[in-house]
Amino acid sequence: YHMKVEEDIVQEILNCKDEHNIKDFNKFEFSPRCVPYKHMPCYTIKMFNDLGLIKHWKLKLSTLTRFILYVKKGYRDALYHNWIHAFSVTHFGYLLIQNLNLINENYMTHMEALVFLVSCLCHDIDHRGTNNSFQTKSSTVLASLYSSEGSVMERHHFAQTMCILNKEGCNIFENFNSEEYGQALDLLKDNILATDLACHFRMMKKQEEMIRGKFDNTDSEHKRLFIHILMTCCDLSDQTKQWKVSKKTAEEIYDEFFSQGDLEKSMGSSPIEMMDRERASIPDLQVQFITDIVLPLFINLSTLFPMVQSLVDVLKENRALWEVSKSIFQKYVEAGMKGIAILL
Ligand SMILES: Cc1nc2ccc(C(=O)NCC(C)C)cc2n2c(-c3cc(OC(C)(C)C)ccc3Cl)nnc12
Ligand SMILES: [Mg+2]
Ligand SMILES: [Zn+2]
Repeated sequence: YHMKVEEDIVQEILNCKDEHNIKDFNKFEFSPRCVPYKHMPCYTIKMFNDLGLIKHWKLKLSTLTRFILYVKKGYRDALYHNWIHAFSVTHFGYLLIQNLNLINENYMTHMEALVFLVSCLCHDIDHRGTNNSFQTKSSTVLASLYSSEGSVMERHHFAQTMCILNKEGCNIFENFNSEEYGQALDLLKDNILATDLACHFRMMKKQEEMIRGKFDNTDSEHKRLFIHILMTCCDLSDQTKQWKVSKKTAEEIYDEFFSQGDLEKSMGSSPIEMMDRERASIPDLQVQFITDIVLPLFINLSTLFPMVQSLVDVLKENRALWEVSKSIFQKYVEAGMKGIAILL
């Protein structure tokens, strides 16, 4: 028995064009976190539809709807790694394909575009709000399953996605021939595993070299590296939005990190500074993260697509604002009002 897609949900999806008068939905400035929570499934369908993927692959609306609703259900209400994060990552993937014209400029085939969007939607499914090193350190069930190969959480996110595809009435790749089907699953796995931070570090060097050279879209290695860059950009995309959005997201992330730190303390082990609410300075950590990880990535992308320069500029503005709050935090600490400074 599968989740019967209520006709009214399908109906709402069909006419969710601008019924909620959300304008600029397809602009880089738009923050997907402003979409009302209950409309996120129908705006997810809108993204697939706007990119011409429903038409091109003759996707059945009821299958796609059922799939999306099961994916939404597959996310836990973690402080950051929840369905809203998945929706916002997917929205940025939609913005990239549409605004950089990736399909028509032959940076992506229709197959790569469809699987890319599905990868964004599913890339953190069933996340528990704890990172890979926590799984291994605490010998969780997931660690026993996957720690020998690494990327513990990401392998679980992929496995969960496969479970949903195998549910009755949820297989959105049902019309693919066996060759396309195999290709889609290989791409899906590769894309989701690419969202492991450790994997990203390993690839940064090769990505730089590829971007510096000439991007060759007939070279499968170049294509893979390119899509990995896009996956990580989507995962970090909240940082390219206006200050109040990027600041709120960072605070959600540290809420989740500090909860993991509290959990580690209660288990008798001491958390790393980034996860220790007594020691971490969010402004310092954010300046470092934007400098070391977020900016290099978007600067790489901007060398291929000049339009991305405006996102690099926003990243630099947001980093400057963390610098400001850093100095304010510093003054309070120096004034011996650390307690109050933490409340800021
Ligand atoms: C605003 C923002 N600050 C962050 C600060 C620190 C870290 C962190 O894990 N530091 C560990 C050291 C070893 C580097 C992550 C942060 N972060 C992420 C994020 C990215 C992830 O992986 C990719 C996408 C591959 C980079 C995976 C998980 C997360 Cl939460 N998303 N937004 C953020
Ligand atoms: Mg992840
Ligand atoms: Zn994520």
